[in-house]
Amino acid sequence: MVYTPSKGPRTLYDKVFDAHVVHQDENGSFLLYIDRHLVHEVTSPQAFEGLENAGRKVRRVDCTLATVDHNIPTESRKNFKSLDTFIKQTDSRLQVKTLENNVKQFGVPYFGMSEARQGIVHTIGPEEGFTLPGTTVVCGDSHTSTHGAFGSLAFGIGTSEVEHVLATQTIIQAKSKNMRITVNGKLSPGITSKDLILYIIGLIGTAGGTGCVIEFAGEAIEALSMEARMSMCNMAIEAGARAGMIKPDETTFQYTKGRPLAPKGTEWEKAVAYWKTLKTDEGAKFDHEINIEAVDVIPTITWGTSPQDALPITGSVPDPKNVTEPIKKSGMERALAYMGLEPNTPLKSIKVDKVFIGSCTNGRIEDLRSAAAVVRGQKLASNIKLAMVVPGSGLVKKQAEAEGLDKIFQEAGFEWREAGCSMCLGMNPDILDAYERCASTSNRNFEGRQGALSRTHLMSPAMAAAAGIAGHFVDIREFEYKDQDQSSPKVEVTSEDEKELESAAYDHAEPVQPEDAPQDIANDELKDIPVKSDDTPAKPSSSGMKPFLTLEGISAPLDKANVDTDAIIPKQFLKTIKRTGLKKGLFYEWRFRKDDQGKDQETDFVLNVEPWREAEILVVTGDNFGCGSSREHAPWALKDFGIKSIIAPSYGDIFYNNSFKNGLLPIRLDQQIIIDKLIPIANKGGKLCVDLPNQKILDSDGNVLVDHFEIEPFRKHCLVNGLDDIGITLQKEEYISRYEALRREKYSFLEGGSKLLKFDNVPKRKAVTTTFDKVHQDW
Ligand SMILES: CC(C)[C@H](C(=O)O)[C@@H](O)C(=O)O
Ligand code: SF4
Repeated sequence: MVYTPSKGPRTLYDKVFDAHVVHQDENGSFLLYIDRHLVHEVTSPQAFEGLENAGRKVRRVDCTLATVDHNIPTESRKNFKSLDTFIKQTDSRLQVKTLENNVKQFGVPYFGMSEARQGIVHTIGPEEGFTLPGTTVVCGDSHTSTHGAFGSLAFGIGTSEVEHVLATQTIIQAKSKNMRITVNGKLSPGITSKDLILYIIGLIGTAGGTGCVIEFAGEAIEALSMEARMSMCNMAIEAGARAGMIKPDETTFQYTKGRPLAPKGTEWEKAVAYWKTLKTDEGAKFDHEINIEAVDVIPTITWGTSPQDALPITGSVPDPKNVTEPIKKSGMERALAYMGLEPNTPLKSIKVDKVFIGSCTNGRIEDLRSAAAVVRGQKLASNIKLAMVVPGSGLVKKQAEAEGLDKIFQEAGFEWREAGCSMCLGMNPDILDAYERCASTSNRNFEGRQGALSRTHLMSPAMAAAAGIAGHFVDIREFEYKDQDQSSPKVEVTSEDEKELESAAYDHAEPVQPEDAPQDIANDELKDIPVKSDDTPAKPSSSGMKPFLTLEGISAPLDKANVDTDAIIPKQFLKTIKRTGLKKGLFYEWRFRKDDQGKDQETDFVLNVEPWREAEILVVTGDNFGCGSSREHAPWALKDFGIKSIIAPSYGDIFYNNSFKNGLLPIRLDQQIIIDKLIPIANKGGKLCVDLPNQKILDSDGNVLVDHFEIEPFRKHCLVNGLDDIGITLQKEEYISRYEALRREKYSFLEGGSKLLKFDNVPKRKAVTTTFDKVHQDW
């Protein structure tokens, strides 16, 4: 069906979305073209395996860029010789080597460990100019929302979708709702975008943006640097949003200009003219509008185990006694026990064990500069066991060293590391020990996030640095900088890379006027292309999906809200290159406790108890099940355990998507209906019957409990028929090729992509296809 974009005023999101529609199905789902696909080692092995098994290739290697970040040690690479000697953890090494093999086999441009430009996937995309305004950007990683800072539509996807994008360069999407958060006025001195985004999440909650793309707007947002905008959009996912976006402006263009993959010469002018049209039209309709006064934001930190547990630093740990709502109250009690905190303790008095400055939220040069300004001339407090600074990329590290920031940190007692995800999620050797408390600039404070039983408090780089110096949390506005006149360091750009970027700036061509700017690819131009019938039987899914019709099974109750995917399957289980074998890891921290010998002992968690051990349906009372990380390991683990359907009031977007790709049915149902009708049965371990074709839920006697649940028609169609998305999309091949031809003409500045990168170590394409098993043997 030909999609006709609205003729009326449109939002920034509407415009970028419309410009990428390749096809719209009768049932309302869209096929979107993907301009930029970032790949890392954790979420790609199974996707490449699927490609290989189906004999498919990567459709657009020029639109794809891979790197390693999650698993790699951050210790000095001075003695780096090979992955075999450098990465000691066997499963981490396997994932990294699997990626290396895949990029060679499929010819994907790759920044490996011996490349100076390697880094966290969300740092290198913008840094290289791979991320460009107005593009669609995806990655098997929830923090892909970072790239929305450029006015691109950027979101995290699961591994099945990674495979889909690799094979087709498109993704199947539903249109999200539009939300605008306007921040009026100016932020007060010392207040950063991290404080602002924590404040916002504290206000709207981790489910506040569910189903929406958030546009951040207003004076305070426009005044932010690109780095700060990236931190904001990075954490849009923590507000439950599909994506965060900020309209591109002069700040965006200045940041982008001259980057290795940014368009040059007349192409740059053509691009800028187009990018200038990417702003919300006057009168465009938002489904939700939120207004914030910048002056209300003060330094903000988290106290609990969800990013929404954010408070002003002047506050105290909350008291569950003041909460009446039962799910909220028990959640708060659990968080306090986990965090080892007493109600009403002033936040500033809480002592810290470790400090982590880094991650895709706050590992950029501006972040390191603000932390270094705090640390300059000071020493770590004696109670700090470890403080580490981990630059987001090799280039950030080089730049910081050129400015002498490494020295400032080291003199104060901080460790200066190599680029990577590091302690943000501890898939590498950088982890917290049990009960250690960390002042962290990362984005997630979930239980076990930085190590089993670890305690994470999120904050800005300056606040984390100050906590290291004081030994406890500090209000940065009261912090005494040693070198007052240097507290906001003036930075001379000296590094070779920055010079290289400057000199790469093109010679100016005649500017193109906005009216000459390329318009959206008109969908009329995609008319009259034959599409093979959608009913052609497609191949079974590469994830082995069987048709889902009716399911009668034991139901298990779960009385929790905001169950994140880190809790569903903790990080240590992500190091697999397979989709199976994850049963043990499901809700691991809740299902197991270590005994004195360090052996796992089962807890009395519901899924460890008869008859729920055999449960096939999980009935959840709280909102936002599966929020957080994009790990498809979450539905894989549920499936491995035997769960085939989940019933909850609401879900994290990516988890919801990922479930369908694996034949797992997530049903959204009103919370009161769940509590009144389903929970009494689940509490007894009774059976429920989910009838997907008729969209009903019955009890085991055939009585109808829910006579209608909602499900998008396309998803139902795929589940009921066990269809392979990729097969369905490839039936639209002619639409995709035609879109690509139009794109080459209208958005010619997007051509070339990652193929234009210069590598220190050029990946050589392998002549012979190697299977994973063969690769294993080679190692
Ligand atoms: C490993 C990856 C799936 C995950 C994500 O999607 O966010 C990770 O980056 C994280 O931060 O938890
Ligand atoms: S959130 Fe942490 S683990 Fe995830 S990509 Fe960013 S730095 Fe890496």
